[in-house]
Amino acid sequence: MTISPIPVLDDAAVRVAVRARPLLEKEIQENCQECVTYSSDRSEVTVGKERRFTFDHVFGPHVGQEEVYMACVKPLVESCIAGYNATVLAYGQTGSGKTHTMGSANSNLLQEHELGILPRVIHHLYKSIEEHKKAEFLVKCSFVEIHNEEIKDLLHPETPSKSIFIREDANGDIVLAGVREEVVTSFEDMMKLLELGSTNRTTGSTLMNQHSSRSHAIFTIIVEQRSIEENTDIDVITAKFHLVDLAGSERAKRTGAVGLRFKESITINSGLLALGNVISALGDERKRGQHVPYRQSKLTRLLQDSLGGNSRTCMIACISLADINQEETLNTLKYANRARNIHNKPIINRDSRVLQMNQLRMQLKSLQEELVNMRLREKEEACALDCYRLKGNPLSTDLVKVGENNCNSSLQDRHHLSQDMQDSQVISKMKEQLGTLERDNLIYQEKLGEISTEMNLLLRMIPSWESAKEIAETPILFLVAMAKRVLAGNKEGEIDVRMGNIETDTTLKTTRQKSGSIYSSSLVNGIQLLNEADKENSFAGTSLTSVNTAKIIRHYLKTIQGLEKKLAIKEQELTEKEQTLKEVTEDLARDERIFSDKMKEIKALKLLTRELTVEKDCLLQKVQMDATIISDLSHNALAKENELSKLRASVDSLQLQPQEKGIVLEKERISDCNKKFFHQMCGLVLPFKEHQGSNYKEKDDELDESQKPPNEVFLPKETRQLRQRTDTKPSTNIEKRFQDLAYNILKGEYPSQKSCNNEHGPSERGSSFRDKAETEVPGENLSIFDDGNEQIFCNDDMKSGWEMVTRGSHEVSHATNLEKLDSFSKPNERSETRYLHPAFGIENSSVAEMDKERNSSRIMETFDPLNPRDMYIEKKLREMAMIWHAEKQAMEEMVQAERETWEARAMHAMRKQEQLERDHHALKEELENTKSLMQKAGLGIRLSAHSVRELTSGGLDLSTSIVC
Ligand SMILES: Nc1ncnc2c1ncn2[C@@H]1O[C@H](COP(=O)(O)OP(=O)(O)OP(=O)(O)O)[C@@H](O)[C@H]1O
Repeated sequence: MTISPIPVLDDAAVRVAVRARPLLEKEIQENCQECVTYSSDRSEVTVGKERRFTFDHVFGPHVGQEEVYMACVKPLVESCIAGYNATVLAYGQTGSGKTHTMGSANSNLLQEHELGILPRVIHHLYKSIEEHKKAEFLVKCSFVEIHNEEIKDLLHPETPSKSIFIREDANGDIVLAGVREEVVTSFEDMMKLLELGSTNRTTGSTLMNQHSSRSHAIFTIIVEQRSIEENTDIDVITAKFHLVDLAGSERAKRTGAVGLRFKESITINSGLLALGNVISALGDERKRGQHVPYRQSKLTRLLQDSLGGNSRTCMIACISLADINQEETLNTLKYANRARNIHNKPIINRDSRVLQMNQLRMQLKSLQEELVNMRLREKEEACALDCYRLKGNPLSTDLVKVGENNCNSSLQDRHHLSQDMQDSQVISKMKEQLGTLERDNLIYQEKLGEISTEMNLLLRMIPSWESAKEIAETPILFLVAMAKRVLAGNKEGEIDVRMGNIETDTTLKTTRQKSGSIYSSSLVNGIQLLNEADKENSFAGTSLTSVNTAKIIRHYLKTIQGLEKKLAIKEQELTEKEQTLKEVTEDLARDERIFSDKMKEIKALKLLTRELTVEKDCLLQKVQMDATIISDLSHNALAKENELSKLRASVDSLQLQPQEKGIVLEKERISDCNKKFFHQMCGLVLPFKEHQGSNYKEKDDELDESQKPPNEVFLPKETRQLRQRTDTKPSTNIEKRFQDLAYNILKGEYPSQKSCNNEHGPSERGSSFRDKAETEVPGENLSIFDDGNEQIFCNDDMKSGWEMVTRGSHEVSHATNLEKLDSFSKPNERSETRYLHPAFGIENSSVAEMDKERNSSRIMETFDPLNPRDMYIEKKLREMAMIWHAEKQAMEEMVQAERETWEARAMHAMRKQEQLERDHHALKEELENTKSLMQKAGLGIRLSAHSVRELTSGGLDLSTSIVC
């Protein structure tokens, strides 16, 4: 097989590149400055001003993905095709661009130039395979992550972490048992797997990186190639390519990691610390040859080949330029610098068994060729001797001697030849034995493969075991059957585990001993044969060829011995594996116990969940009922409140009525009564006076109700007519006299004889006024009498009986006639217009009005008590006054009765109000109680939900049971 030209690489050393990412938006906003500089030849990097480091490559912030790939990774892909293991490691602080560089995140949305190393490796690999015509390739891949010191199969996340182990295979290579490798035939398929794994990877958000990888991710591509050319000396080459995106080193203080993140942070840093220790142990000259702590963490154990082992490795140290990250950048560079001193031992990974077979085959071939040549030579010599004897040629004795010698030697050669023939028989026997050994070896390898597959099967079966018995029995049955098949070569046919055809340990051991004896007996036989051949040789005198043959055979036997030793080692391994299996079985038994305990717990929890669900349902029903009750209650409360407010309003109005409304009513009644009486009086007067038409417009009647001022009592039409008549100076004063009389009666003053006899001049009171003060208004025929309380205006007419009396202070003006006086009598703002009705002691505006009316047209007239008409009038007036008094009394009683009714009603209303308020209060309390009940119910539900959540968060999926 022709091997691809191996790329020029310094095979041994780990190559280290540094990649700086540009400042991020956030860092620019925080005014961060760049603290890293690079040399022009891209081999040196300086942090701050003094710390300078040299690396294989230094990539600045503007270097693209393509360039990084071409410089660091492309040679590794090519060497992988050539059969070397390869590793690319991205290391650096969190957020420094490892995932970006490796391309181990989902790259669906990226443009071509943004693609990281992984997609480029896959693309390059398939392109190379397509171009490679002389071999057929089998490409497999796996994707795992190490998260919290547990290995997870990202392509098969259902695989439990506990079933994944890191092991060393027969060749000393590190393998991941339990991780399923997917056979991939195209670039697209592998990209799909990469995306699937990336999606399943554990990421999280920290203060330093929104999409921070919280695990070490290892994508492994396994390339197996088998030559399809004839006459080749190599059959199978296998190479592994690890692409590792390490989790970022971080300080919890800066990333703000708490809780789970903090735990992650600790395991990430401890993994990286272990890696640092391995790098130190390998890179430090003084520590060379000392123990390398690969087993300190799963990460270092898995990368054992990549660091100091059989691999070509490149580490890409990712750094940030920002000065706030200077310390971390410095640490990364120190770390990376140490890695430069690591020297690996890469070799092409050929299949050792195939190699040995090839060597043996070649040696056999040369032996066979030698044998055939010898036979030919022997034949030729025999022919020559026969010819000589037959011809009887008289040769010299010397010649005869030579001939005899030749003949002897020929005989010897024949003897040797026969010896060789015997040897070749031995060789063929050995060959057979070797073939048997090889077959056995192959079977053994296959069985080992089967064991690991069956182990995986067994491990995958674990979750479906339900009882301790199953856990205890099934693996044993499985393992016994497996061991039998492996050790006995399964020649007796398959053993049906389920039928219970189990052999005991002793049978097993015997079988193993038997199988072991196959090898040892064949070896013993071979050595015996060889010894016998040696003896025979020593008797007959050895020829050079036979000695060589014997040596070769010894060599073979040694080789076989070596193989035997390897087999013994394998047996040892098998024993170890059995031991491990035993341990696993024990573990399983323990797990079963735990499992059954957990099942019990789950059952209990299920029960609890059911109870809780029932309780929850009850609570929900109760809450619903409560809600209905509450809504009813609130409706009721609303209605009651409305009712209450209405009642309150009516009570308010009721409260007003007895005091104010009642009074208003009384006023109106009294006013009406007065009016009625006055009208009657006027009615008495009217027949004596002829109606003379009216200059007065009946304005009050023409006015709208709205235009009339409130509480104003208007004089009735008759009064106005009366006034009209007085204004036009009535021909007789009798009617005025009646008016006065009526007025006095109204006021409770009955006309006395004294006042009746006062025929001329002002009244007695008027004269007393006049005694006090008399003022002549100059230029006017008007006098004003004022005693401080009352003013009396007099003109000439007054001397003949006219008199004006007003109360309070009035504007004084010149007046020449009654009209003017009338205007004077109108009260100004300061005037007192309130009059008290003597009968009730209450304000009576109608009386005041009448008083005004009377004042404005007061006519003093001589009353003649002897005049029968006057007497009649007097009598009538008295009768009317009597009636009026009776009416007034009746009305007073009525008013009193009404007042009592009003008071009773008010009391009733008050009681009703109190009752309503009590109801209202009770309703409110009820409402509050219901609300608190509702709150409790709500709390109960929340509590139930919470407890259910707690139960489910205890690692048990009870959702199904809840749904049930
Ligand atoms: N060379 C670069 N050019 C442009 N942007 C980059 C570069 N390197 C990283 N970034 C950006 O920096 C941010 C952080 O990068 P990334 O997630 O790859 O960091 P990380 O080292 O993998 O972090 P963690 O260890 O937390 O997973 C991302 O937004 C990424 O796009």
